[in-house]
Order: sequence, then structure tokens, then C-alpha cells
Amino acid sequence: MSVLNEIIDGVRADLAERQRAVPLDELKAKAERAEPPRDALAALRSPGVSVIAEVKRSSPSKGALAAIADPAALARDYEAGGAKVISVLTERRRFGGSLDDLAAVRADVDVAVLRKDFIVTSYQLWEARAYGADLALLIVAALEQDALVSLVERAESIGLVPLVEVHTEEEVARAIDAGAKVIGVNARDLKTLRVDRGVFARLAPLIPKDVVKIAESGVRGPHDLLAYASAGADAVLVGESLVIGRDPRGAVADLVAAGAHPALRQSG
Ligand SMILES: O=P(O)(O)OC[C@@H](O)[C@@H](O)c1c[nH]c2ccccc12
Repeated sequence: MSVLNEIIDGVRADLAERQRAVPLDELKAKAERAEPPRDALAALRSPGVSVIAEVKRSSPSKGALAAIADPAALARDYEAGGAKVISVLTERRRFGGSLDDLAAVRADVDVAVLRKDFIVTSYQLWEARAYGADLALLIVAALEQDALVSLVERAESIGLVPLVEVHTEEEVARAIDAGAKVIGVNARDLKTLRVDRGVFARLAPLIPKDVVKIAESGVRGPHDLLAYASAGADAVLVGESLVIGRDPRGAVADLVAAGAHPALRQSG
């Protein structure tokens, strides 16, 4: 069994428990009361390479990364460094996240917030909105095509921007068919956890111009951002290198500065 399948089994077990505790009607009512969504698409399309900074405690490949006592404080540092979107891992078993982390972060920043999880049912999209998310990750490798199509539609109807994640050529085609307006190319293969930074440059040319292109994973610093930018990335999603460092605000600011470099503007 692949790592991805193992993770999803755990996600489904946790989900079943939450569904028992909170009926869908109640969850929808909470989502209606939530603060309205922020304009994530405008943030991602703003000039320069947008930085999406991630609140990430652990990962299946590395185990514990950082003891993040105050995720909202970390997110404020990211925002102060110039992050355009904050990503919050909410998966519990392998990433140490929670919906409470999501809500705490959303309450303390002014930028849009992404729920990063393994979403397999619309219940999780309602959760995302109820806890304040403006975007939700949908992983193509985790979903049958009809489920992907209906989750993209449902996300949009709830007011969430779906970030559709791909890792192969075939997944790019499925994301486009599903109507994705924002596609993330993950350098990490979630089935093997191996990172290949060349995947973005191979897949980006297959993605239509009007679709926002995000390079995910493996950004160690400005040089990786510049490589992704020259291959056509509108944004990069960065987790590990920010949470393990001593100065997350400065690290984000360095990425933002690299992404604003005038040499990049001509390539657009
Ligand atoms: O920590 P990194 O290598 O900077 O990667 C961040 C982000 O791309 C990664 O956390 C991620 C991308 N897609 C995912 C899907 C599920 C869980 C995690 C992820």
C-alpha cells in the first residue's frame, strides 16, 4: 500500500469520528456564520512570485519538524514577511495539524488561508469554510475523476478556491478537465515521498496560460524559487525550510524579494 493510501485511511477514520460528533447541518450553519472568504485568486495573481507559507509541524518523510506552540504567531510572521497566502496543514496523524490551527491562523492574519489536508468528501469542504479557509487543497492522486469534478464544483459553490494538486502528466489533464483555475505541481510524489524538483518544469507547459501555476515542495531558499519562477510558476508553496529555520519572517521576506526581481518580469 502506498503512503498516500495509508494517510487517507487514517484521514477517513478521523473524519468518521468528526461526522458523528457534528452533523452536516450543524457544520453548514457554522460555515454560514464564518467570516466571508478573502480574494485568494487576486492574491495569487498579484505581481511577482507569490509566496504561500505553510504551518507544518511534522511530515511523513521527516517526522517532527518543529514544535509550533503558537501557529497564529508563526502565521503573523509569515504575513509580515510578505506571504500572500498562508497554508495550514490540518491532517492530524502524520502532519500534527488540526482545524483549530486553521481557525487560530485565520483569526490572526489578513491574507487568505489554505486548508491543506486530504479531502475526500464535501463534509471536509464545509469544515474548511466553517473554520475560516479561503482555499482548499484537492489532491488528484487521492480522488477518482468524478469525485474530483464534484469536489471542485462544491468548493466553488461554498466560496472556496480549489487548489488542485498534480504530480504527473495524466493528473494535469484530469485537473484541467475538472475545471481547475489553480493548479499546484507537487515536487513530492505522495506515493513514495520522493522529491523531484524537475517535475514542475516538465508539467508547467501543459497547463493553460490563464490557470494559476503553483510550485509546491522542496523550496530551500531563493535559488529554488528563482528556478521555479523561470519555469513559469506564479507562486511557490513552502513549508519545511520556513518552520525549521530561526527567522521565518526573514526567510519569507528573502523569498518575496527574490520573486520580485525585475529580471522575472519580462518572462511573464
Ligand atoms: O515542506 P515543503 O517541502 O516546503 O513542502 C510544502 C508543501 O508543498 C507540502 O507540505 C505539501 C504539498 N502537497 C501536500 C499534500 C499533502 C500534505 C503536504 C503537502
